[in-house]
Amino acid sequence: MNILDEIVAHKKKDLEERKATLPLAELEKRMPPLSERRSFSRSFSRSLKKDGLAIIGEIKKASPSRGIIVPDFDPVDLALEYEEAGVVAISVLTEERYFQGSLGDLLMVRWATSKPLLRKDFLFDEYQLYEARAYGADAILLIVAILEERKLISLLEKAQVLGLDALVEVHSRGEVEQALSCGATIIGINNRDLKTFQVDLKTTAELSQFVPQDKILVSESGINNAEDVRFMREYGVKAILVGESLLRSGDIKGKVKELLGG
Ligand SMILES: O=C(O)c1ccccc1NCC(=O)[C@H](O)[C@H](O)COP(=O)(O)O
Repeated sequence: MNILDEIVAHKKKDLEERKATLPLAELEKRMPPLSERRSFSRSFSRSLKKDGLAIIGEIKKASPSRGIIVPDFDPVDLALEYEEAGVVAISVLTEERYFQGSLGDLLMVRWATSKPLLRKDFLFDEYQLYEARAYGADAILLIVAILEERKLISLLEKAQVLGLDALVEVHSRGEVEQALSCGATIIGINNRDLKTFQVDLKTTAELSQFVPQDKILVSESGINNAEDVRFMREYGVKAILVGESLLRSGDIKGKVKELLGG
């Protein structure tokens, strides 16, 4: 079993326990009003359309491929640093076992910042979208590799009903085609193969040609320096999702400036 299958299998088991502890009807009562979610400043998709290249800063303590990334992890401090650095949106890892994140982290970050927030996790069930809304997300990640076509369509529809934008993640031409045929408007090309952990920025170069210009193109993973960012600009990328290189820099504001070319 590859790591992606392992994570999803674990999440499926965990989700059944969550649903038993907090039934959907109870979870719904915790959801903030839709009017709040739809405010201009909290729109994930609008934030990505700003002039120039946008940076989504990621908050994650650890990852399966990289181990512990931030030993003295404080999601609120990181959110404030990201805000000061001028990122347009923040991605919060909420997966518990492999990334050491939580929905509690998402909620704390929600209280700390009014930036649009992406719930970064392995989502395959409507219940998880309700969780995302209840804990303050404005957008969710949907990974094509773990979703059948009908499921992707239904989750995209549910996200719209709940007022959540969806970043639809792909890693091959077939997945780009599937994302587009299911109605995705924000396409995230992940440079990391989630089954082998191999990172190759050329994935964005190869797949970007299949993403129509009216879609918002995001490149994710392995973006470490200004040269990487220049490379992304050549391929029509509108936003980059960056975690490790910002988190390990010790100076998020300085690193964002460096990535954007000084
Ligand atoms: O990063 C991993 O090890 C990983 C393993 C399995 C599934 C997903 C994984 N990572 C999620 C991501 O894609 C990254 O957190 C995100 O794109 C940021 O990447 P980076 O800038 O390289 O930290």
